[in-house]
Amino acid sequence: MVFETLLGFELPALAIVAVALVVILVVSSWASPPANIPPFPARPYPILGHLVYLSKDARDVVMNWTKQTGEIFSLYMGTTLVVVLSSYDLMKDVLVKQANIYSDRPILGLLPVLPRINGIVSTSGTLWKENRTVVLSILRQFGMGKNVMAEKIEEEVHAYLDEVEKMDGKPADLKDLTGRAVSNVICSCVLGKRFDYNDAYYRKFLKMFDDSIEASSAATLHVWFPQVKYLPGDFFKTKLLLKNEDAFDKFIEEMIQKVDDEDAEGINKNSIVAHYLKEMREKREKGIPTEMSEEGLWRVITDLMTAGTETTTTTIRWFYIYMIHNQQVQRKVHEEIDENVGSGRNPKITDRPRMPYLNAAIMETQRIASILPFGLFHRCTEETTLRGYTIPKDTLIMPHLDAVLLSEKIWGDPLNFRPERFIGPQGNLLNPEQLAPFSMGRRLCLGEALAKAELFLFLAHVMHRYQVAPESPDSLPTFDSVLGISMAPAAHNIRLVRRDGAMDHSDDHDK
Ligand code: HEM
Repeated sequence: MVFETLLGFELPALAIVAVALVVILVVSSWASPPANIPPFPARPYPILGHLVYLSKDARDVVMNWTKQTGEIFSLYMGTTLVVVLSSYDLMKDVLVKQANIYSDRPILGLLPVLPRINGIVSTSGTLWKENRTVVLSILRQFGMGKNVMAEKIEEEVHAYLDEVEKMDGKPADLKDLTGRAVSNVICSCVLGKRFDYNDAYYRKFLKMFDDSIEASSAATLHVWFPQVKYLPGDFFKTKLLLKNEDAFDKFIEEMIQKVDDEDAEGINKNSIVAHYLKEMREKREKGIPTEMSEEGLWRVITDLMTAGTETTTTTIRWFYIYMIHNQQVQRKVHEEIDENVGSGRNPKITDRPRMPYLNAAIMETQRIASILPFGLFHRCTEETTLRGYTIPKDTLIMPHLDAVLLSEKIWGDPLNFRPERFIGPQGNLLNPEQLAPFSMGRRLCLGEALAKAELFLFLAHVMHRYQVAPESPDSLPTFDSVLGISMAPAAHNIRLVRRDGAMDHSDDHDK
């Protein structure tokens, strides 16, 4: 591989490589930008472009640029041109109305050298379409009739509550426990089974998953400067990333094999793995052209784990923080649950339409926390014009979701936590289309329905049974965030304190 070959270089040769890279970067950054592209909000620096401005408080910086420059502007991330979409109308025009040219993903950083990128998140074209369609249709089947999806989530919620109960109202950081529960829901959908939280195999899996995410975060420089992969040593974590990807893939392969073997006895028929393999084999047998493959399935699974675990966990954690800071909202949520569920049974997915206020509080958390402030990048597949500007082919498109979810024009008081904004005059739930934490268009989050069901069931159960309280009355959690896959709350402790009269779920799991 390229990396190993480079390791064998003598120092002068390395110096030549390094100098050559710098020269290439300088020359490419001096080339004048394409004509008539959207304006820059600030002058780009050589080589680093606008990354210099974004190294600190990127979220505030981009929001200020939106206020100064308007709904569309250009940035250079390193030497890569990115066009930022900073209003709801523009995002809709681009991602929905012109979806045919704005729905591909860019191939950034290390993606070209990764062994497999044939899943969903980073794929484009017919392979993306086929994988997405298959997984969506499986998830839809899970959500219909008997609602297998809700059953899987409820099973997990009970295991989660059993662990919370053991904490006995004492302060704890719920990050790991919530993450374990949420990723178990994905395991349950993907593999057809959940794991005990102490299962050694599951712990190993989570550890590898965390290592893989950590290595990707450590290797972010590759996104804008893929050239660093040619440098010797592993200062930019290239080799670590590839090693972890490889190990994780092997692990997933083993897991699939296990599920496939067990499924011969029909054990895991309600799993994405079983459905995917069945569909793939049927297509092959019938001679229907397909790009589905066993290896593609590994990547689909990794994509679902990556996209579905931290996002939902982070939203649940923000909800707890907002409940602590907004006691009157918490009181109303409790009242609504008491009225509609009472103390004689557990909440159910069918309670969802009867609980507009809890739904509104969840929606308001998704809006104000705006956990993916910059969305995911899209790629423009042909030269086109937008708002009178030229958008060159292959330009990266950044849906600036913060500009929608925190827009003064749309929400009036975007920085206030006010679930009432989603409650209509008759007490009904309003569903404004501008509430777009899952983005929009053809790349709309594939896990939206699953995430919404999870958020409702986890939070309805927790709120049914507990009061969300700070570690101590004078130590409220802050709104500080850390950037991982999403904007997650900084480490903090809270207490989940048993409400008077709340029923004991552990004795009554299937009521
Ligand atoms: C609160 C939780 C979640 C939020 C806020 C969220 C948000 C998003 C956003 C903003 C995108 C990018 C859409 C675009 O490119 O324009 C996305 C993509 C995606 N999400 Fe989610 N997501 C959540 C949960 C989930 C879950 C639970 C799953 C797994 C089942 C999931 C799977 C995916 C996948 C596979 C994609 C890529 C779709 C594609 O490229 O076609 N997400 N999500």
